[in-house]
Amino acid sequence: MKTLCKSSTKFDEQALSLGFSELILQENAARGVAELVRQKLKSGEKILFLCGGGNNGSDAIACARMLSGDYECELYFITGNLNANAQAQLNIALKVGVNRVSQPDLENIGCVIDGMFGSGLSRDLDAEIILLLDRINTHNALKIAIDFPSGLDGNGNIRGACFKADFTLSMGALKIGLFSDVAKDMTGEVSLVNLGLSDNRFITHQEDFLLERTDLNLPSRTLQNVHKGSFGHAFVALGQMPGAGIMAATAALIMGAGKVSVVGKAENLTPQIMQKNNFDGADAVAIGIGLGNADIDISAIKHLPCVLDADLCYRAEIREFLPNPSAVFTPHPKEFSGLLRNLGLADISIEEAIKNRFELAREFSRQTKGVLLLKGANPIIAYNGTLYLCNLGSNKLSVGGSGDVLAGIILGYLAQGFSALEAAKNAVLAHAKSAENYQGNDYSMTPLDLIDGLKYL
Ligand SMILES: NC(=O)C1=CN([C@@H]2O[C@H](COP(=O)(O)OP(=O)(O)OC[C@H]3O[C@@H](n4cnc5c(N)ncnc54)[C@H](OP(=O)(O)O)[C@@H]3O)[C@@H](O)[C@H]2O)[C@@H](O)CC1
Ligand SMILES: Nc1ncnc2c1ncn2[C@@H]1O[C@H](COP(=O)(O)OP(=O)(O)O)[C@@H](O)[C@H]1O
Ligand SMILES: [K+]
Repeated sequence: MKTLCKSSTKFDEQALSLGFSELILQENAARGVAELVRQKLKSGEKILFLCGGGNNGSDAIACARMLSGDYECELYFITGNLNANAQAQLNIALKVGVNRVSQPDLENIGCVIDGMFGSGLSRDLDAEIILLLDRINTHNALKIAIDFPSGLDGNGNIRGACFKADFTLSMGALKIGLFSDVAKDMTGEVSLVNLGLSDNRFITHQEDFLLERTDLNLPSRTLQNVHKGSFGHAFVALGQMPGAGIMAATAALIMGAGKVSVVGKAENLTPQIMQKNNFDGADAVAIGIGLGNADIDISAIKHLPCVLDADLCYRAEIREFLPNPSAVFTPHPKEFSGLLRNLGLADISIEEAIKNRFELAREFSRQTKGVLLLKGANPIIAYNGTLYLCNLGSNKLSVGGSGDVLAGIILGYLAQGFSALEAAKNAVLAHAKSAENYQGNDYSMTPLDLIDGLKYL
């Protein structure tokens, strides 16, 4: 896992208190950008630096000075109002031959470096900058954002428009705002630039995390003297759309649950899944998948490890599961907005829920004591106020039923005794990896392909 910070304030404060000057930090930041440019761009090419008047602009100006001589560097300022650092950097840059231009000329540009706004973005962009971004974003030059693509704020929301980067270099610490759903189409590849201090020097235990491929912990079968009962009995409650529940049940089985049963009406049930009238013997249950308005009796299962999904988010019965530290709630944003209202935690629209997802997810996990897995392009797992994000999934997963498969994977882990948090983290990673391994076209993956891929992780 990589550590994510809400902002780099703590890093900046720590570095400055140790005696670093802002100019030293900027020198390191600029060097990180310059190194990437040298890897990606032939020398001699023309680079346009878009500069704001704050420290994000200062980083860009320092970078132009470093590359000047090997590349043709032009600075374009979106403001005449420069802070002292930016002015000092500009004075040096001009002396070494960097050009300052009064209009951004995109002809023959090989690369655009975005140093307009970083962590200091405090309001929506104005019309002039939005127009500039429209022109730049459709240009085929290499695009590199310094710290944040301009227009993306620290909460991961777009303030009117946003620079569409191929690469974003996060300065000093990886910031959580770079991993929102909307950020995924704006940041390009995100990497961290070390500003002269290791992460461990300033990161505290209160931070959030970005999951990595190596965090995937598959259910392992090490002992030989075992039987099906050793791997748990998973149950899925079926509803008005039983196919959805059957897909979840199949995913749970393939993910290693020893036995899988469904409760509810199902025609053409696959022979590997058992049909039951009640939840007797369940080690873990999934409920809500394809439920609709079907009747459910949860009295016997509300204290079990469980996945609470889909339509259950809108129904009164979900309240009876609280508090249950072994519960994994798996809403998509619309269901999340409904769930917040249903549990009396917040009465907000889907848009508001999306906008404030990080803090709402954190608070939800504190209030319910369970695990939240808020689905999206970059799903968020929240437990006990800590967030775990995953940016490894892809748009192949945007197909009806992929959430049902995810619920089934979580169920498979829960049945085998994994904690709710471990089940959610591993399930998100297994889901993403199965999609990543899929060999067909982006548009053709079905939930059944996704389930099949679980066999080969
Ligand atoms: N601190 C350090 O030690 C280090 C900092 N580093 C770098 O500095 C960056 C942070 O620098 P920063 O704090 O100066 O803010 P920054 O992002 O340049 O923007 C502020 C300017 O933007 C303006 N402005 C804001 N919103 C606007 C809008 N919508 N439309 C128009 N204008 C708007 C705002 O104007 P004002 O609100 O004052 O009118 C102000 O002039 C950080 O991301 C990283 O790159 C590291 O690399 C090295 C260590
Ligand atoms: N563009 C995307 N990038 C990454 N993951 C995605 C994307 N679109 C959907 N997903 C994932 O696919 C699943 C969709 O779940 P959901 O919306 O509940 O679908 P359904 O109810 O049809 O099964 C979630 O796990 C979500 O995170
Ligand atoms: K920027």
